[in-house]
Amino acid sequence: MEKIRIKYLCEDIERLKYIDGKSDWIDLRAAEDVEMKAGEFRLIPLGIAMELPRGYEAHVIPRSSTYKNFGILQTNSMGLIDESYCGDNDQWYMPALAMRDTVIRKNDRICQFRIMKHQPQLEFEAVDTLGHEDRGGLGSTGKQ
Ligand SMILES: O=c1ccn([C@H]2C[C@H](O)[C@@H](COP(=O)(O)OP(=O)(O)OP(=O)(O)O)O2)c(=O)[nH]1
Repeated sequence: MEKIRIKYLCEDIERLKYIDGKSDWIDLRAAEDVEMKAGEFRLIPLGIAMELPRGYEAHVIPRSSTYKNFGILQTNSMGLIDESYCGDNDQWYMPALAMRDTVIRKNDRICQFRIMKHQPQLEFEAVDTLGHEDRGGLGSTGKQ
């Protein structure tokens, strides 16, 4: 079991819950009421700051139902929360683009996260040839 120290920046949003057995992604909630017009962009506050376990980062994605329920797209596709993003005011946000006029209420579950181990340190070595056959580009295996 890993322990995560969390600071709630909004008193009246529900506390994070790890629900064993269903999915290990943890839902995140809007920390305020947000009204958006079609085409509008907002950073929606999630009301939390965290100290991630050492050697981990967090990935934030929309819930599968987010678009159906709220008509918003997460503009960075997947949010990356760095381990160094751990100050008391390092609030997590969901960058969102409204595709229709919409209202998101405080406490609505709009996205979800999990933690992931950092990848190993990388070093890049330039070569003249990689020494492998070309696989072929995007879609080269056809449609069916
Ligand atoms: O969806 C997101 C993505 C990022 N962050 C926070 C945590 C992350 O650690 C910080 C910076 O993110 P990132 O490095 O991906 O953004 P950047 O555009 O490269 O900004 P920076 O110059 O701060 O690195 O912003 C969020 O709250 N939500």
